[in-house]
Amino acid sequence: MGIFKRIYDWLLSLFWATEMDITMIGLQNAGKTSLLRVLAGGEFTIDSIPTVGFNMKRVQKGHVTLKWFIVDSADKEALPVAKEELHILLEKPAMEGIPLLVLGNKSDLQDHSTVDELIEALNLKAVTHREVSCYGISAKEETNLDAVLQWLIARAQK
Ligand SMILES: Nc1nc2c(ncn2[C@@H]2O[C@H](COP(=O)(O)OP(=O)(O)OP(=O)(O)O)[C@@H](O)[C@H]2O)c(=O)[nH]1
Ligand SMILES: [Mg+2]
Repeated sequence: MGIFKRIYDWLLSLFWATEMDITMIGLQNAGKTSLLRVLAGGEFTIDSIPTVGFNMKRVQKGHVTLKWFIVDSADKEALPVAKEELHILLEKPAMEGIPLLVLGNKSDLQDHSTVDELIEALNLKAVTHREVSCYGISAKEETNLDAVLQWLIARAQK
């Protein structure tokens, strides 16, 4: 087993062993179910069934509250809607000061937005009074998921 795979597996086990309260939010088709499935050790599947009713996924594992907001970085038409939804969400009193991780999923697709383009399209520079990070990932290729796990674990242990 390669060193990177070993570090990733170690981060995964640390992630599942760490208590944290994460809310995963994203528009339809962004890849929430796929990402959760991959993090839970399952296989990526191309034709996953849309999750009806629950567009908010709550992985409740303790007391630290974090948010991750997932967007399909290859679906540029959806970005204005994602931006609206995100900023509506951030205005809620319950969201005050809570660290936010924005994930541009599907970075394996040709036409995906870069992180800089996502920051621009989602107007992340306007977000103040909280920590915001934005990563490009692919649930399919398992790209950059180690960075996601590190971000979550680091904040959960504060
Ligand atoms: N190419 C590519 N496709 C992906 C990736 N992640 C998810 N998909 C595909 O995108 C589609 C939607 O993924 P889901 O995980 O069902 O998305 P969701 O956010 O759970 O969607 P809803 O439950 O309908 O809100 C599926 O066909 C996935 O196979 C990725 O990283 N790359
Ligand atoms: Mg789903």
